[in-house]
Amino acid sequence: MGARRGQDYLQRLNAESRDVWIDGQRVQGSVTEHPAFTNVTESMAKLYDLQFNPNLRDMMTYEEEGERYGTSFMVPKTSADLEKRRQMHKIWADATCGMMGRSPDYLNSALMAMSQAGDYFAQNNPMFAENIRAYYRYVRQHDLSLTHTLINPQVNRALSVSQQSDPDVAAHVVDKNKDGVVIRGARLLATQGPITDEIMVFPSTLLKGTEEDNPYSFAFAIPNSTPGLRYLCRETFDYGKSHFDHPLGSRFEEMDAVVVFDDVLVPWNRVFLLEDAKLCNDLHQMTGATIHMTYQVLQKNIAKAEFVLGVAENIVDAIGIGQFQHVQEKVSEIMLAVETMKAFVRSSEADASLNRWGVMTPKWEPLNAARQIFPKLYPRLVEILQLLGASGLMAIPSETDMTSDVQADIHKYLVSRNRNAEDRLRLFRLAWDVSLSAFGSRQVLYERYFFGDPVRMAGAYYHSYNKAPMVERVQRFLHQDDPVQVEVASTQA
Ligand SMILES: Cc1cc2nc3c(=O)[nH]c(=O)nc-3n(C[C@H](O)[C@H](O)[C@H](O)COP(=O)(O)OP(=O)(O)OC[C@H]3O[C@@H](n4cnc5c(N)ncnc54)[C@H](O)[C@@H]3O)c2cc1C
Ligand SMILES: O=C(O)Cc1ccc(O)c(O)c1
Repeated sequence: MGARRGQDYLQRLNAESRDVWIDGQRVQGSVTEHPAFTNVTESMAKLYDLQFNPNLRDMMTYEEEGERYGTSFMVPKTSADLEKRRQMHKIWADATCGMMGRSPDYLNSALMAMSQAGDYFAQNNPMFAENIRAYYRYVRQHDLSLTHTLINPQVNRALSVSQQSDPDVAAHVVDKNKDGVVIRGARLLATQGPITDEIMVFPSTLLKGTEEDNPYSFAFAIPNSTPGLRYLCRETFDYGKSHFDHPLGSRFEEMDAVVVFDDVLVPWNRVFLLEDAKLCNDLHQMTGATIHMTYQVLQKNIAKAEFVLGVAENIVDAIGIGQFQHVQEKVSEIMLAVETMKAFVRSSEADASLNRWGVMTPKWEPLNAARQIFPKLYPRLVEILQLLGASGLMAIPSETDMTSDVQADIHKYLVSRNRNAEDRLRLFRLAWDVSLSAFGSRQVLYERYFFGDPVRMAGAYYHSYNKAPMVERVQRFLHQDDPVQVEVASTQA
């Protein structure tokens, strides 16, 4: 089949039942018809449709052996391939204002990278190499959407997963039989879980296990319709309001869900790593998956920061605050975030090379730096919107007020310098949805945490960064009579 249309995505969701719980009830019928999911599934469908837009088709898809597939499955072999992947990521990210981190290309990128690293999985079991390759081909062939879950429940972080008082809480292996592996316990968190086709239950990219954690160490993927697999959703932040009232939440509300495995049977052909904490620890890094995911993440970051910049400058224009220096400085901060992200991408591409699996791979160091910085930048961008919008962010009656008995008040008092009341309301409701609504607050939490705890990410960054040349350079400076000579020599080297 190859690249699919939105209609195909929706039909597949409609055809498969899944165990999704929200607000005390199991979703009956298709998730596409539940108010928490209708709008976001429509948005996902629109992303798939972009693959058939005549102006974008060459960018969004590629051809292999007579079939057209989504570009996020394309194994990049050249810099041009990488550029094509980058453009595809940006098109999807722009389509969602950067507000859907889990557009399908995020996890497709991880799977693409892993599929080329069969030997890594073979170290655990020769069969696992073919399993990951076959899974990649299957997901690509049907253009499936994936979610993933990597983190054990937050019961007691002072203890490792195997030391928890109830060893049955975190997802773990309880049986292995001729049909597969049986998993019991829970994981968090699966963004988009209820509205994707399959779930990858993979090791953390960051948290390292020991041999005792082997029963909790695995990589596998199963359909979301698998018996015993259950999603426990938070409340939805799509409140069923119009696009006017809730411009982002009514379109891009990605659900987050706890995942429960109630003795779920994972068939052997879907197991990629099993009970080997060491191989699990290094999986994402050694296969290049983290790099290709981060490459996607940066396009989302650019799209998101550009969108916030547009919102900020519209506010500046609407209420006439552009002449104030501190306002210029604040908007400039957003511009710097955009340019910083772009520069990291450019730098990663300039130094791209084939990795050990023959995949053209952007340079990791700039991408890693970018993923350390953005969780700090994004909350500030949102703060800037609050500081610029001020009370205007609360002077936002709803769409229905515009046609109610108080419509005269609204059309008189809620105009801005160069906008009528309706246009001002549209703008400020958007700024509210980025910076203050439940949807907007979740975006901030998402950026802070989705790639892992920033504190431990910083620790890993500290340890992995090659600081030795700088330390030695200072040592030389301290012990030379004529440090200028040393500098010239080190520059030439
Ligand atoms: C909106 C959102 C979407 C997400 N989507 C997904 C998803 O799709 N798939 C997925 O797998 N995960 C997802 N996550 C989970 C994400 O990976 C985790 O939030 C992240 O890894 C941090 O883990 P935690 O939330 O369990 O925090 P914890 O590890 O419990 O940390 C809580 C606090 O304790 C501190 N702390 C805990 N342990 C230590 C330690 N050893 N040393 C120092 N400080 C420590 C942390 O710094 C932090 O301040 C999502 C998270 C969010 C917020
Ligand atoms: O690996 C971890 O520890 C955290 C992590 C990484 C990538 C993700 O997409 C994610 O949701 C969570």
